Amino acid sequence: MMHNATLTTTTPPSKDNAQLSLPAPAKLNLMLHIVGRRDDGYHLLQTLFQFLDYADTLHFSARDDGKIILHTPVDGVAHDNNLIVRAARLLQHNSHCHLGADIWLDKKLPIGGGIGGGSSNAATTLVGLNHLWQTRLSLDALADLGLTLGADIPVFVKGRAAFAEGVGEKLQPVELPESWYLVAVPPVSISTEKIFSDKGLTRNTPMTNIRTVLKQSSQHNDCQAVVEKHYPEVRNALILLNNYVDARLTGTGSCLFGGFPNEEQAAIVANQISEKLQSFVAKGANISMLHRTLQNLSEH
Ligand SMILES: C[C@](O)(CO)[C@H](O)COP(=O)(O)OP(=O)(O)OC[C@H]1O[C@@H](n2ccc(N)nc2=O)[C@H](O)[C@@H]1O
Ligand SMILES: Nc1ncnc2c1ncn2[C@@H]1O[C@H](COP(=O)(O)OP(=O)(O)OP(=O)(O)O)[C@@H](O)[C@H]1O
Repeated sequence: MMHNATLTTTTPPSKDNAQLSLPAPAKLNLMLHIVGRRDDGYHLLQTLFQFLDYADTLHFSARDDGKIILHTPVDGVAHDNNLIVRAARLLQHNSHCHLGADIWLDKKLPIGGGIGGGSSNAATTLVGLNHLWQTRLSLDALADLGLTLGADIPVFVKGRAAFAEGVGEKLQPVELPESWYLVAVPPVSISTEKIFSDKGLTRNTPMTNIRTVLKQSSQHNDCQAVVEKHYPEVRNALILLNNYVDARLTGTGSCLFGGFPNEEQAAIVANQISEKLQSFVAKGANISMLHRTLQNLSEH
């Protein structure tokens, strides 16, 4: 018994014995219109979010000493600036929780890719630690907290495909076809701020509504022209992909996507472009992997 107790207290925390592991999935912006600008410079959007079954994984264990420690560094991001750490501290502060956390990240989503990796990591941290710490905040409260860190975080917290307005936080859930997507990853990381501050960005697309958007057979992203102007890698990737599928930018890029009726057809194109362009194939999801995993946890 003594031996076991000693082992338990001296074994360093590791992701292999983490108390909770959860996915942080990617999103696509199936269309993105910029319809105006707020006084603080943030852009008013109309966008259709769908999740992908393609995800980072986060591992969490609670700590008694209140410290938040992310054991996996993200290239170019200081520990305390990482959205995972910032989200954990925000929840800790707002819920007056005395517990801390050890956190590990298995990174799969490209950074600066427009598929929301950082935002999704933050959302999974809010939802995951709320579960582990039993802080019992509602999803609405967690989404409001997330919005203070980034415009894309609420949709990941809520976990439902949605038509979004405002800066991306006014969400109406939608049921979309769950197509297979080929997602190309051009070899550039794009700063969202750089694209949103470009003078040439279209900012006056006429307002539409969810019914019109869902009826339209072709969609567009207002950020695409500016991204193509700054990044020849993205423009060339689009030209290549458009030989096979109607391809479009997600978010502020750099990733591009095209829809397919099944996995095989998407994989064939992925294979055909593989020497020129990195890509992955993933299924669209109206309920995010995070929320499907939580549902399974609560059932078992
Ligand atoms: C492009 C999208 O990914 C579409 O889903 C999002 O609008 C971006 O969301 P995000 O990465 O969470 O963005 P934030 O971290 O909140 O903001 C990054 C920068 O993008 C600009 N920004 C962001 C969202 C928005 N609706 N208008 C903006 O002008 C702001 O200059 C901000 O400084
Ligand atoms: N855990 C994290 N993972 C990735 N990036 C992070 C993380 N924490 C902070 N960041 C910062 O956030 C920036 C945006 O990263 P992210 O990969 O989410 O971009 P993105 O996919 O273009 O996001 P979005 O579509 O939400 O604009 C990165 O350049 C990085 O500096």
